[in-house]
Amino acid sequence: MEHVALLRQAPKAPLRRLWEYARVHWRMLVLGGVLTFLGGITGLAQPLMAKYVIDALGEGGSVSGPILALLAVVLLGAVIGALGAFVLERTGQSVVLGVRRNLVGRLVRLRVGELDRLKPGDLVSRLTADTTLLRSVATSGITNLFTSTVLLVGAIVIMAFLSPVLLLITLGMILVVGVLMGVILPRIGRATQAAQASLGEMGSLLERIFGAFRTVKASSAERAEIERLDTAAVESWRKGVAVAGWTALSGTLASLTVNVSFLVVLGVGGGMVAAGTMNVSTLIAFLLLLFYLMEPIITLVNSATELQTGLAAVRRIDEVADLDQENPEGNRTEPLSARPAELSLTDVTFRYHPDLPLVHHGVGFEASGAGLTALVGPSGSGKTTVFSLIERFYDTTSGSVRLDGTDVRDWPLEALRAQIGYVEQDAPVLDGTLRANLTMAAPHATEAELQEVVRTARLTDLVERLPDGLDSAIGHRGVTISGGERQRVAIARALLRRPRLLLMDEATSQLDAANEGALKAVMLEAARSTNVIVVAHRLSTVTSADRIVVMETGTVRAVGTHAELVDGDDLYRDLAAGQLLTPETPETPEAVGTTS
Ligand SMILES: Nc1ncnc2c1ncn2[C@@H]1O[C@H](COP(=O)(O)OP(=O)(O)OP(=O)(O)O)[C@@H](O)[C@H]1O
Repeated sequence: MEHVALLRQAPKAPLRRLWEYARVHWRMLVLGGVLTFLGGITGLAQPLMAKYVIDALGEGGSVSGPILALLAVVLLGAVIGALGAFVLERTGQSVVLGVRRNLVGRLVRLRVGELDRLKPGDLVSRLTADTTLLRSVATSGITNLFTSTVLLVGAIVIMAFLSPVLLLITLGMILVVGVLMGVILPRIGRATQAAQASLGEMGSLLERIFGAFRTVKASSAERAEIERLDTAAVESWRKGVAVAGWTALSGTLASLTVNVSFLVVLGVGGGMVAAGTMNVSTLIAFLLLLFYLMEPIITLVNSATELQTGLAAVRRIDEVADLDQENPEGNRTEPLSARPAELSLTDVTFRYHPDLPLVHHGVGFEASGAGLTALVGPSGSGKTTVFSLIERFYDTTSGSVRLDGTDVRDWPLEALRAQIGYVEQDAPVLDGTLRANLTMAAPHATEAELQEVVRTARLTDLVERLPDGLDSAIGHRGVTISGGERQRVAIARALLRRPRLLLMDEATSQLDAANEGALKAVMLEAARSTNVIVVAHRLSTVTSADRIVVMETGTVRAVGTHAELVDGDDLYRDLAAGQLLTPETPETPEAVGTTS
């Protein structure tokens, strides 16, 4: 079974962490515990009240008074018990809510690099399935553990007064339970964690399938994918059965131990009574106490077992807490300017992960003020990575990326990204309305600004065609829009941010001539007033650029205009001859496969 390698370091004291989650609600926990306890006490009072009723019957007196009193106690007990259960359950839900809020904040603020190596489906299961496991453990589990321990200690103290010898025997038996539980509980914890990991794996597998649903179907890969899912489901079942086995064993051991202690105490105590070293009444009291102990011990064992489930969940939740988060702070405090941004990269080296080779080997170029800069180069030369470094999705390994002369690491992250509009290569749209898709980067944009970007990004036709205009749903549950439209929605979204630097990763797939012309017009229009950098895959884009940066295997090979580079750079000449995008360039077969 493949598991997600999430752990950066061993999680710290999950029990303490569980208590931290629950501690915030300690007042409600105490209230719930006390109410449940009182509900139980009224249960004890009922036999006594029944005795009074029967006595009153025997004496020929009126039974209505005692019966009414009994009814009142029964009702009171039921109400208090129900209230206690509700308070504990509500507190459990509150604990889960607190943990989920915390987790959501962490998940959404994860560094991009962390998400590269994780499986989103597994992360989702941590937020949904694992947090659910905490519900009862963090409340009734903790209160039961507490009350049973108090009862156990109380009984032991009384036993010590009655007979130290019999107490030693009892403690010996409790020790045996303790040791056995010490062996069993970690196994329950591990099995639960593995079962939850298998659930996470199922989530990841489903996400993988849904992410490439058409490809899976077109490849007739359903059967193989179902088998993978089934393997994960069976693994989860296997671990669940193991938990059931260990839990049954621990419950049986607990009651068996109390029963065996009862027999041993009876034997030894009986001997002591026969020898005259103990009163019969002391022995009877001791045995009664032993029976009384049965319940707290079993509850204690059950709670400890249940706790293992919660701790397994805490470990999985904590693994997310240990992941790298983005740090929104920065040192830059100067007011922001409205001018087009000044961008410079100096000697940038970068690798995606310490175990991977360098992607950039000293990239450097400048692009300042309004205008169009095109990044070109063979596929894999590191063009998109340049954008990722400017947006600070990743930090450089060495060298610097500066915006307005300030290293991007010194910018407060939100302020940095507020300067930039970013259009990704596959320009994803989010599930929701077209309006929500456009305004997500600029929630305070006015209707007039919205209409303006719709016009600029040549989206007017699309808006008119959609059933509810801007308020039509697009994405998964709405209208599916074409690749070219997606690209223009992404551009409109980026423009609405009024960026001082616009980063555009051109789609590598062919757009039709009308779409391509529309995109180019939008780009040139934007370049008149802002700094636009585009990863260019089309000749029409580069010929319009003020500056072209030619990249090759993680370095900048040449910088210049189209005319200069056609004259002076072999690679650029080849790329241009191949129209940059290769599939339609039969006349330059050598370029095929080197560009994307
Ligand atoms: N998230 C990532 N983790 C690890 N390696 C990556 C990651 N993204 C890109 N790479 C690698 O970094 C190198 C540069 O990728 P990049 O996407 O920057 O190239 P590109 O020039 O934009 O290519 P293309 O023109 O095909 O889009 C490639 O070898 C790629 O496999």
